[in-house]
Amino acid sequence: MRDSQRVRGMAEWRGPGGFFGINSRSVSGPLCIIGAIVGVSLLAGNDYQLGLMFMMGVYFLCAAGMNVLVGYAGQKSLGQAGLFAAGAYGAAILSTRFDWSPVFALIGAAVLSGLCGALIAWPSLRVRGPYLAMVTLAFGIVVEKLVAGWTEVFGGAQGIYGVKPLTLSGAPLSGLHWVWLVLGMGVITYFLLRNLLKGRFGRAWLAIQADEIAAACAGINVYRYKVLAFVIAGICCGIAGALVAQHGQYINSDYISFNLSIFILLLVLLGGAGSLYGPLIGAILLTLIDAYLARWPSVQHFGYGALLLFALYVMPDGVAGLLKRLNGVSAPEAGPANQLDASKGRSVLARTVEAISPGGADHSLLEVEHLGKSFGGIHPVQDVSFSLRPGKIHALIGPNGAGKTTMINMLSGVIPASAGRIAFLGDDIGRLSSHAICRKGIARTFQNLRLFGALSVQENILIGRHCRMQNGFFSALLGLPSSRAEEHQAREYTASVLKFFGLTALAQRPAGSLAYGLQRRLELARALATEPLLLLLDEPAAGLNPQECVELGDLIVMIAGLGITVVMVEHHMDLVMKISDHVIVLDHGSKIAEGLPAVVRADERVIASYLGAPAAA
Ligand SMILES: Nc1ncnc2c1ncn2[C@@H]1O[C@H](COP(=O)(O)OP(=O)(O)OP(=O)(O)O)[C@@H](O)[C@H]1O
Repeated sequence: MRDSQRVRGMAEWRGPGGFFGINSRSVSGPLCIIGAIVGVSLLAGNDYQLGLMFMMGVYFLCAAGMNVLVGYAGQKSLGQAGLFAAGAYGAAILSTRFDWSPVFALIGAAVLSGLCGALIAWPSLRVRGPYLAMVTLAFGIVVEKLVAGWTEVFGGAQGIYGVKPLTLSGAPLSGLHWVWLVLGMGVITYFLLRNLLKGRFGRAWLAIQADEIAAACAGINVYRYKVLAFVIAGICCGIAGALVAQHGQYINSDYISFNLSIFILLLVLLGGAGSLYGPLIGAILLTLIDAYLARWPSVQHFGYGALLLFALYVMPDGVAGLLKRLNGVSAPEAGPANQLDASKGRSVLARTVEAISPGGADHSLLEVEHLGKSFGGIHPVQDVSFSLRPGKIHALIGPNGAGKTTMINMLSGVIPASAGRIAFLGDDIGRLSSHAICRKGIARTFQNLRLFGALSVQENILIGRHCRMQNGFFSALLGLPSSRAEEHQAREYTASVLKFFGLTALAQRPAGSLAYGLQRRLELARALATEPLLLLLDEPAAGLNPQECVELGDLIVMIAGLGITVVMVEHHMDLVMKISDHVIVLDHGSKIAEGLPAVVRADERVIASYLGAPAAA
């Protein structure tokens, strides 16, 4: 998916609307399409045309679920035929062997395929990109072989006959009823997913797609969200499969093939991955193309392969992206960045910090005891201990390769320590993951910027609010008032942070399009939006010009003035000596000195290993 499209997709949010998050502007497009399909279905003259419309609805369900997984969460999946099969065979077996009613068989099939989704999500913790695609592909192939070869259970090529269809007043649904049923399910699916994708869940998936480490450090439970995306894709594909089995009252292994996985992927990519309309466009277009190409089975799969390549190379935004471009939708104009304006956002930020900051200045906020890290035979940090006083600016300095970033990575949970203990407010956080550490109140920035470059400035900061938002999955899915109120509050808080950092005029710009100095500022803003008690800054002045360095120093002092403790890894000694209250010096992984800046500057070991002797007058 192209960056600009994602940004625009997220920027479409228009504030609190009507019941269940539905407002007139947001429903007009889908309602037009639904009205057109209802109209056509009423005019449809024969079973073939009704069958085509039924398949459009079925493919839309598949595509809508896969869009969450592929378009938003960015997980490469090629196992969707397996999920479809889980639903189809689940419904078939439950209704024929266990005599379940069609409705319960449909629900059972959805649960089963959701579980299969969770199963294939498991490897996504360890493998990414093409490797994940291989794992999901293997799942699809295993299911394909299973349903074809285990004839006692799945019937092989003969299939399973007598699948109970859904009924109306005791009679099986007519062709028109099936169309209206899938249409109704499609509409419900669209609005439920829309609620989810427009709020913190959608942002979390986009953040994971952009950068998993940055997402975790912004408080997102990456694994949980990946599993959720796979389960949603599984349920949607499973319901689609179950409907096909119930509609035809039959399912066999011919349905379940690698081609089906590619076809479902194509629905998303051609329609427009990461777009709310994309799956609908993909379903309509590809059902018609599929029906047309069915006359020439020998070129059918060739046609899909060619379309897939076309979608990937020529139209990466899909048809939805193309339509938006033709409509002239572009990124909004932005004014210049403002100077930092503490008066604007300070009251909100300070109040929050006071509310969550326990203890007084005498307490130690963080205790590091005999901390060590080994990468095989390399020991970047060895037996380091120090403690941090709240509300102070602490600098962590030392020569290249001294272990400073490794220390920050351990404090923020990016890598586990090999030895020692980290206590934050008295709790051992050494075994916690990054998102849990962020939730506890430790935020960080990165030596090499890790912004979500395709998302807007505002969305980047909203992602920082993620860990302070409480609304659950079902409340977000249903667009309940509590969830919408919380989203509204998050946006208000974000507006305060934007003002504090002088970024209001740039709120809708893609983060990646900002000047380098502003990107550094934005990363700091995102970290501050998590309401940290401790802020870890890894070389915040790297790449800044002298004027920006001065501004950064003022900003850090301002942040510390809010009561937030700062640890700053930095090579700019002027900045360190000017604003730090306490300096810790590492060399070859060991602490060689700590204390007040003036004391450290005069320390002979520090002079010898890092600072060097001052030039003679
Ligand atoms: N994942 C890793 N595997 C192996 N060695 C690593 C790994 N990460 C860091 N190191 C090594 O650990 C040592 C310390 O690296 P680290 O990045 O912490 O240093 P630093 O003090 O931050 O340096 P700089 O100021 O240049 O950023 C280096 O020798 C580095 O090569």
